[in-house]
Amino acid sequence: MLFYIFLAIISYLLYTVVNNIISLRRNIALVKCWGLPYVVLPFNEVGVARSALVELILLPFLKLFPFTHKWIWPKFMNAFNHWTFLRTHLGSLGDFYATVSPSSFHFESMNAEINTQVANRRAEFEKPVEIYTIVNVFGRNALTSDGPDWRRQRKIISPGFTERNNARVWELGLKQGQSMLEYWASKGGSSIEELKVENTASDTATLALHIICGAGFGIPQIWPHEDESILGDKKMAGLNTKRPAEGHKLTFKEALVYTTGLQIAWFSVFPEWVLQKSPFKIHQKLIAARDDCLFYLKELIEQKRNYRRLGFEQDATDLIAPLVKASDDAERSKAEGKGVSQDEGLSEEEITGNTFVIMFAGHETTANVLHFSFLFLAINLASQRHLQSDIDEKIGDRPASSWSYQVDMRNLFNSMVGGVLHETIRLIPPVPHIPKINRGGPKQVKVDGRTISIPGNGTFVHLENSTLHRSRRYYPYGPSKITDCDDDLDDFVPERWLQKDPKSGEGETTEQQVDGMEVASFEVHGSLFRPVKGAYMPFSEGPRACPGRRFAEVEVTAVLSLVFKQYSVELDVSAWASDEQVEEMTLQQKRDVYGEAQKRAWALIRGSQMTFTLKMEGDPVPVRFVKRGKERFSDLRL
Ligand code: HEM
Repeated sequence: MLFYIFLAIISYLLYTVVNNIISLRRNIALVKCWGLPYVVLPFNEVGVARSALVELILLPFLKLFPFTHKWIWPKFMNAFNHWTFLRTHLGSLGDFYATVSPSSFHFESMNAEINTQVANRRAEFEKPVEIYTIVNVFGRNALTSDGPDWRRQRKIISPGFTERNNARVWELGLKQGQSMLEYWASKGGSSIEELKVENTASDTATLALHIICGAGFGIPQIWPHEDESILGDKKMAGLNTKRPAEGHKLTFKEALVYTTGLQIAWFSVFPEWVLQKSPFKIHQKLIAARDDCLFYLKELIEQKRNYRRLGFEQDATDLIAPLVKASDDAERSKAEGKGVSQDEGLSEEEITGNTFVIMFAGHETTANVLHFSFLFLAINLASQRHLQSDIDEKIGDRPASSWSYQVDMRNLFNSMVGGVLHETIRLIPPVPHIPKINRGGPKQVKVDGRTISIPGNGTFVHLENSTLHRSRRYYPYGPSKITDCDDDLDDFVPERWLQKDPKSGEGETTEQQVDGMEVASFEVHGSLFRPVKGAYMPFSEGPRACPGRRFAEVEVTAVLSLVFKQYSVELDVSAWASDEQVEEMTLQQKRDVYGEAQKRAWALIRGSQMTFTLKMEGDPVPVRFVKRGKERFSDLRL
């Protein structure tokens, strides 16, 4: 009997191996005939369970054996291999290629021409919504939908992203930036002259959350050192107070932070009823946070609805007013028997879902950009000085209360401030790859004057930003000043954005819509370098481009300008030398110690990982913000 079982198993294994070899050979022949460079993988890694198996077991296991380090295919099994290996694939394969396994293809592009075609042919290259279901915790939304469902939702959320709202973001960015500085000054060991900040990431996250709450939802938020009385008649129990609303464990902010954290992933591991019954604290806390968050979101939406009914139009400048209006209008049409087209209205669940997704998509991304900008500027002191001199030139001695959105935002954005913003996003795009899927047959795209086919039948198409943004083909570069590389595309060089190349880019932006969105005043007659279409994709492009792009750009410009008008940032070197020792140091000793801190900071930045966005996990990089003129390392000329 045992013999027959053994025989059956061997026959099955043999059959599988032979079958896989035949399928693999067929797929390789296809990919050759489509004209694609390719890499062969032994199996396909799509799917949560398979990816986990590959990432957590197979790849670490292979690493134990040095002879596997030369193998090519394991490098391509890592889901974020473009961030892990940066430009390696550009050198070996060119700027597009396919991976082939016995059962599937993947297509990867770092080519601007292909990116533009893929991003703009929405019906052919769909969004693989199945990998986003985790973001449906509060209801379906624009980010996780496709087809007519997505179009209806996008049409409703887009009108909120206006120049009026951008102006509000500007105002709040300046205010919140100042509050963050005051918060740092209020902490033990700091003074208004010198702010010691252990982990800027957590505070830029708070700042971004406050701005999206204020400008997006009309709920002002306060920092721990601020008193609730400054909220005046905008104080709302639990929504912006330090204590939760009656009957709830968490405040809105606490519940949001928890539900936008990694633990939300539990919802994709177990069905909700299992989590509800789970004896584990982490699951109970997650469910409680989700319930509290849902309660606050509903309360907020109800409040918007009441305001509208009372005719308070000023609230129409935020991002959820249009959602409530659309659903109210659709309800009214229905009640009046007029019938509602499929292009109108949102269900209650979609209103909470979209409200949450605006918060989710709009807060961590921008927080990361600010966090990395601070670190890069602390590493590159020469660029920081250049940034400050540009801010001084544009602003003069005027206090922040007089900085205007219409004039100052445009001037600052088109200076080193915009350079720092773009360079940070180029190096660490919060969304390092944009996934699409080709569910139909092979699709033809043009590249460099020829036509190639992108495989179909459920092929994932990834637009790989972290490699694309380092391509010599699309970005101006010079020799690296910090490594022996003959280009500086892995370095932080914000000045590259100041050299406008008349041959490249789409030329000057006109007042017409871009990607279906209103053009912001600061983009018109912009003077920064504009990469060719499809070469700079942090916000994606085409109909599904990020609607919050200008929101984020205004926020980062306001906060960077406000902070660097008053302060300089330096790496904290106290791990290597005390303040007293630094004071006694020669120039060379200072340079050495700062060099150590720079090396550590680069290593930690390079260790950033993809959770929902690309960000630093683990040890932070401590920094000090010092009043301008009080820098300890300004004489280093770094
Ligand atoms: C630096 C900051 C940001 C970056 C890099 C960024 C990037 C992106 C990208 C790449 C997408 C497309 C994702 C895909 O199709 O797979 C996206 C979509 C989206 N973003 Fe942003 N985003 C940022 C800030 C914001 C802000 C501030 C908001 C809101 C206030 C926002 C709201 C959204 C929404 C609602 C979508 C879904 C749009 C749709 O699917 O139609 N984002 N974002």
